[in-house]
Amino acid sequence: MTQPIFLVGPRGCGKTTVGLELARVSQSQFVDTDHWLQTEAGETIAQLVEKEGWARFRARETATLMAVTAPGTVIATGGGIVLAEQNRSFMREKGTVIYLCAPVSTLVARLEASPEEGQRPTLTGKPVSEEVSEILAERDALYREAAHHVVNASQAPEEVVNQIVTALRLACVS
Ligand SMILES: Nc1ncnc2c1ncn2[C@@H]1O[C@H](COP(=O)(O)OP(=O)(O)OP(=O)(O)O)[C@@H](O)[C@H]1O
Ligand SMILES: O=C(O)C1=C[C@@H](O)[C@@H](O)[C@H](O)C1
Ligand SMILES: [Mg+2]
Repeated sequence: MTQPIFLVGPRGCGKTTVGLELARVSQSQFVDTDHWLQTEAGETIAQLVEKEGWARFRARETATLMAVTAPGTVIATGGGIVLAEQNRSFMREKGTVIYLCAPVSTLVARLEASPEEGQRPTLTGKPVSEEVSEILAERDALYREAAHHVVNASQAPEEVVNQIVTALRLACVS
């Protein structure tokens, strides 16, 4: 793998979990934009948003995406990375973009089991099930627009990785 691989999708679709496993099996580097950004800032996303607001966070996120993009790297992005057209076209041009697609019920179950509130402050102020449904309705088309491949992220992480590896191999030979 030489081109970077960008994993996109909503909160809880498994970008971080699957990205780590994909990097392991493909012997690639792994970077998570949320983790990188929080480490650089020395604060959680919840703290940054509280202090600076979402617009400043989105600017930090774009700068992070540009900074971490490198050959041979699996990049787990934040759930809202596709909101900026600049980010969507950057990812499509620089590498291969994979949308980890899962139904609302799966996303809600995962987020309720592992809320990670520091990294996932509320986006709407609504209960998780309502928020996930609303946000996915707004963003599904953007994830699809950004993606070269869409995979079923409801399966176990190893299976999701297999789907990605197969999609990348097929793209190589076609
Ligand atoms: N394929 C999977 N099968 C079962 N559980 C999963 C799967 N993928 C992720 N999970 C679980 O769901 C939770 C959220 O996963 P993860 O943090 O990887 O999502 P994410 O897409 O990176 O979210 P965010 O956009 O907030 O960074 C974790 O507890 C993780 O263990
Ligand atoms: O879906 C979103 O907009 C977000 C998802 C997380 O990965 C973080 O990037 C942040 O909490 C915003
Ligand atoms: Mg993540």
